[in-house]
Amino acid sequence: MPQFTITPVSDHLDIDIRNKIDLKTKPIGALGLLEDTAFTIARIQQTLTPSLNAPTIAVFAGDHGIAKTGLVNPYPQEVTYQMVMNFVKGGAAINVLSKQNNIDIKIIDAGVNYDFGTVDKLIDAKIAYGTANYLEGPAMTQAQCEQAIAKGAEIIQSIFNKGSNVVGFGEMGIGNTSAASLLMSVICDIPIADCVGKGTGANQEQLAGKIKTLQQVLEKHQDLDKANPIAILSTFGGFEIAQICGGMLKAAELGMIILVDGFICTAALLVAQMIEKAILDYCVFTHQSEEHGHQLMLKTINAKPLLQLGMRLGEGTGCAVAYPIVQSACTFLNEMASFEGAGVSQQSAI
Ligand SMILES: O=C(O)c1ccc[n+]([C@@H]2O[C@H](COP(=O)([O-])O)[C@@H](O)[C@H]2O)c1
Ligand SMILES: Cc1cc2nc[nH]c2cc1C
Repeated sequence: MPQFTITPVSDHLDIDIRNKIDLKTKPIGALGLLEDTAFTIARIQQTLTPSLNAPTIAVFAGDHGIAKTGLVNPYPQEVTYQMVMNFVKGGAAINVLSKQNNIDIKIIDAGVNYDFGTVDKLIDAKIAYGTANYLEGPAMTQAQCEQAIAKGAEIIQSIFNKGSNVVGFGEMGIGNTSAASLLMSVICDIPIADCVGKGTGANQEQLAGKIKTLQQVLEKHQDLDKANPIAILSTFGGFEIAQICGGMLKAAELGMIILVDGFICTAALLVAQMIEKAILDYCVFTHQSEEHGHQLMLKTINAKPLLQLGMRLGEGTGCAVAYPIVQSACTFLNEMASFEGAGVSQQSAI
């Protein structure tokens, strides 16, 4: 298992950062979540003058054995590879929204059930042609899981080496809301029915079937060691989820700002924080997905998302859309005048 050394962010500068925010020419707290975000970023970088360099979103794609059964997913499995081709051609939501905000994107084949051959702009990190069906056995072997964690870490290391200090995570994988729901249910000890949502668009009848199928999956794996994150991830995960988990752990080890997207990426983080709790210090939660379980999932890790736009697409689109807000947080902290500097009177006692 790759090892990660994640230093909890020091509280050394907390008072100075808070003072700097509070002494800006505004009523205390008036910039709301921008203030919390500025605080988080300054803490991560251990400076009063943080900066955002070479923002990058890494989109990991993988297929899920369960998706071949059609029991949990409205769209067929081949949409995963078709969307990967769309990503590399630049036509997907994540392409246009990243481009709008000058964010670089990397597309990674973590384990898609398709032979891409050599495709320009596609990073080959394939562990296998999709996971196994967890109705029958674990989704992947422990060795595959560890290999995926290591691969994800390697990819983020190379993004860091190119000068990035802020990385968003996105995913694509038909069936992966089921994997994320299972991870959530087991890690947060929440009944599966409260963790399952409509994914790409299940109707009421399909949703009931999805819950029933995932209940059967949990029964099949009831002897699973629920204190072992690798066992949990191997049983229910996807290769894209495992690579995101490894990538997030590496990003925190490197002191990068982690932009967390929707339901599936937050599920990867649930696993990562079981491995190294301090990873949460490095996270900015970009949005609350419309996917049913995401609100509760965020609550279990005390996360306050920046946006709630009713989005439920994945791909890292929440990160791309929220990035200008992260920039605003950084900008006000660096550029706004203080009361003293601007000659503005501070609050007086009433
Ligand atoms: O990120 C989210 O919150 C999110 C919520 C619902 C669906 N998705 C995307 O939809 C796909 C999985 O949906 P499903 O129904 O096939 O499990 C996968 O490609 C995800 O990127 C993503
Ligand atoms: C078309 C389509 C695009 C997606 N992007 C992320 N998940 C997706 C699922 C579907 C079905």
